[in-house]
Amino acid sequence: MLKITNLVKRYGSGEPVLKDLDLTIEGESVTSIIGSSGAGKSTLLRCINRLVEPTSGSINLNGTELTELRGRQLRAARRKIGMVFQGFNLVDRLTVMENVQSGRLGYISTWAAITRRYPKEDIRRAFELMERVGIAHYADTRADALSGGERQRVGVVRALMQQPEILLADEPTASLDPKTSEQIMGLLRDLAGELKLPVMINIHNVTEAKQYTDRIVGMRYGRIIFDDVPDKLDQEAMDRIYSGSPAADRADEWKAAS
Ligand SMILES: Nc1ncnc2c1ncn2[C@@H]1O[C@H](COP(=O)(O)OP(=O)(O)OP(=O)(O)O)[C@@H](O)[C@H]1O
Repeated sequence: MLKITNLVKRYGSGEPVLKDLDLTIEGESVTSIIGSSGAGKSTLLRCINRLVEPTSGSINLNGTELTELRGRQLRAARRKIGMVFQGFNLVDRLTVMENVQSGRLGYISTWAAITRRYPKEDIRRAFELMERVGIAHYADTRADALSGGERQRVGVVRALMQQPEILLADEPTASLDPKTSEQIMGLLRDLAGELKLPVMINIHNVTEAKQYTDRIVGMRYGRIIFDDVPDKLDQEAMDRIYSGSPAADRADEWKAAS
């Protein structure tokens, strides 16, 4: 279970971009995070894997308080958090297998990684996952020879090679055409069920969020203002999430405080 409590993130001395945020993610559900640009969706995801340092609050993953970890403990905890990126973040000149095995870095010795002597079990697991997502025949192909959808499948397998306890996806389909985008969303939904893995997806495409995820969390200016099943995301809720601008919210808060 991921339990976020009173999470605050402030970049420098500016206004907080996450304001006392509470969120619990359980089970093998797929949760989408929606909201206008600047609402704080990426910051939230990046606080969870500590790519961004939270200002205060608690982020607890299956009993481990992530905000308190440093050094080796932090690296170990990060392995439990799979991340899928909008731009795939593959190493173009490496093969699909090499990219996929980079998900095992931190588990295997540096020497084994440099010499590409992957443990047999890691190779077996890689092929199993690559078969599952339909890219096993590309194992020895350079990553830059693949299409966007195929590259994102590599990104998904690399994240799963970490044997994560949660999978975070930051706009995983934003660089893909509509059909491929739906395939990747379907894949993430199916894998969540098959691997009993909670998945959190930042996404701008509300239609896909409604179709492929179990729960929608709507953010507006650093706060969660909607959290329910997709059917409950009606026009009124959409207006609350997307109307106006962060600047208008700031002005409202200022008025309320004065
Ligand atoms: N490294 C940073 N330094 C300073 N401010 C930042 C930094 N990263 C993000 N911000 C600010 O934090 C706010 C939230 O940004 P964030 O990227 O989390 O929003 P988002 O909802 O993911 O937006 P988008 O949908 O456009 O990706 C924005 O005002 C942004 O300018």
